[in-house]
Amino acid sequence: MKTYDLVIIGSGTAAMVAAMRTRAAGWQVAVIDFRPFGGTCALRGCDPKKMLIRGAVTVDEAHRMREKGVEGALHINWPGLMAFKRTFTDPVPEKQERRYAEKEIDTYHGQARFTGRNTLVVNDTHIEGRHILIAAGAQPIRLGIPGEGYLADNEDFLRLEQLPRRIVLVGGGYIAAEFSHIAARAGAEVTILQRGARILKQFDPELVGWLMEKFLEIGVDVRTGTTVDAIEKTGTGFLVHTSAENGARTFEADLVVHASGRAPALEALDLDAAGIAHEKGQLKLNEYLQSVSNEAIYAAGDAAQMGPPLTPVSSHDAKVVVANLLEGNRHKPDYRGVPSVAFTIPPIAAVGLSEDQARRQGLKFRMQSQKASDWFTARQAAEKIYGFKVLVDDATDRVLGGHLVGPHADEVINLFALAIRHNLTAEDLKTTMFAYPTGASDIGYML
Ligand SMILES: Cc1cc2nc3c(=O)[nH]c(=O)nc-3n(C[C@H](O)[C@H](O)[C@H](O)COP(=O)(O)OP(=O)(O)OC[C@H]3O[C@@H](n4cnc5c(N)ncnc54)[C@H](O)[C@@H]3O)c2cc1C
Ligand SMILES: NC(=O)c1ccc[n+]([C@@H]2O[C@H](COP(=O)([O-])OP(=O)(O)OC[C@H]3O[C@@H](n4cnc5c(N)ncnc54)[C@H](O)[C@@H]3O)[C@@H](O)[C@H]2O)c1
Repeated sequence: MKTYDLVIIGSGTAAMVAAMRTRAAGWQVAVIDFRPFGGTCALRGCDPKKMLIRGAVTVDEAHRMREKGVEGALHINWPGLMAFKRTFTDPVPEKQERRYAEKEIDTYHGQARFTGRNTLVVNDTHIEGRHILIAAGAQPIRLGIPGEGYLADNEDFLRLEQLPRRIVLVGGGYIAAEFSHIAARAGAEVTILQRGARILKQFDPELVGWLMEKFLEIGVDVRTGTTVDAIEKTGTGFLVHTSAENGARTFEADLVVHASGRAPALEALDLDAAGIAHEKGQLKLNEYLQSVSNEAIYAAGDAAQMGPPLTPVSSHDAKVVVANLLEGNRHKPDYRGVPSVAFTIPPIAAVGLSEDQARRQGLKFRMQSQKASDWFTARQAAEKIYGFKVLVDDATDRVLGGHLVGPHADEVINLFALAIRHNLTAEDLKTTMFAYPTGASDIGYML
């Protein structure tokens, strides 16, 4: 049996960071994945999605500038946009494997399954790790409804060669918001079926309310308070059966997409064989991202779900785990000021505390919030949706939370993240000179 200092399950963001850093310290390292190497973000998530959004943004921009000096209708050629996406995604697995090979990190292809406290089997090969890092990511949650198997997932959507005419998204979070904007701008009829009272519940409700105008404008049919009970296959497509307060309803679709949340991908691992404690589909970890019941085991990223399931968090977790492996358990993850963006058109963004969280914590703060459609940033982009909510602590003048919707929200949110993570005050931000006219040059007026 081959023995390593560190065996990593998964080949995504967390895995790459952990593998490179431990190898640089002279450790013998192995990385395992049953899918092509690269992980969710690069192959099935953030990056391919952003390539498709670029096409949708271009069409949206041309649409907004109509009768403002820009003429002619643009449209998306779906196979062409997909080919553009593949120029990024196709080379990823080979590039990653080459990087691992160059560093003499061993790679294994197959499902990893524990056979003992620090041993695994991949296909028929048994390997041992002085330490093992679970960086197995997340997978769509099971809905437990009839016809669930007909659901397409994010991977299926992001590699569609033809765009179906009628698309139903089950759930109303990040994936539904982003995929609906892509598909609607590419010409599909899109319906979002969300069980909760509103969509994008990770973002400020008022700002989401302003953004809803855009869903309406591009023809996305958003049904809140609607639970999907079953999916039925017909000769030509699918029937999506739902229930809501005002009764049952059926939606016809050519494609039904899972957008109902993701949970750690732990089922295939046989955690019990290694004595790794878990509860309700979550690993039980201590503050050092180590298993509470097996000290050889650590976890990071979406598999750990100690912080929000986002790429920068996976990378941060991996750095924390490596520091603990190399220096002993001294480092804890720090999730203050993790920014998050839903890449709708325009985007919506958040960092730090929401208004509700700040109130529940009993903090004394001042808040500025405004729909700012008449500000220059909105007008030069011919975009009506622009607004913000910023929370500043009364006692310290520190920024507690930043919430933005509209042009440049996805970039400007990073300045609020910088302020929160490094304890900058509102005065610090106000007295910074930002280039004009940019999204950032509005910050002084938001505080
Ligand atoms: C559609 C979509 C869009 C997203 N967009 C964004 C975004 O814009 N910004 C952002 O910050 N985050 C985004 N995310 C979230 C982000 O992709 C994840 O948080 C991040 O990729 C998680 O990285 P990870 O290293 O923890 O796991 P992953 O990158 O998921 O890697 C885990 C790997 O482990 C493998 N694996 C699982 N089980 C086993 C096993 N038993 N044996 C061997 N291998 C196994 C899997 O095949 C997978 O490749 C998005 C997610 C999705 C689904
Ligand atoms: N831009 C980004 O950062 C980005 C983009 C996409 C995905 N992601 C990550 O991927 C994860 C998964 O995304 P997601 O959009 O699937 O999940 P999500 O958690 O953002 O949203 C899921 C939504 O589906 C609803 N829902 C659950 N079951 C339902 C049902 N049976 N019927 C109707 N609605 C139902 C929930 O109430 C929830 O609002 C996110 O948590 C996020 O961390 C991030």
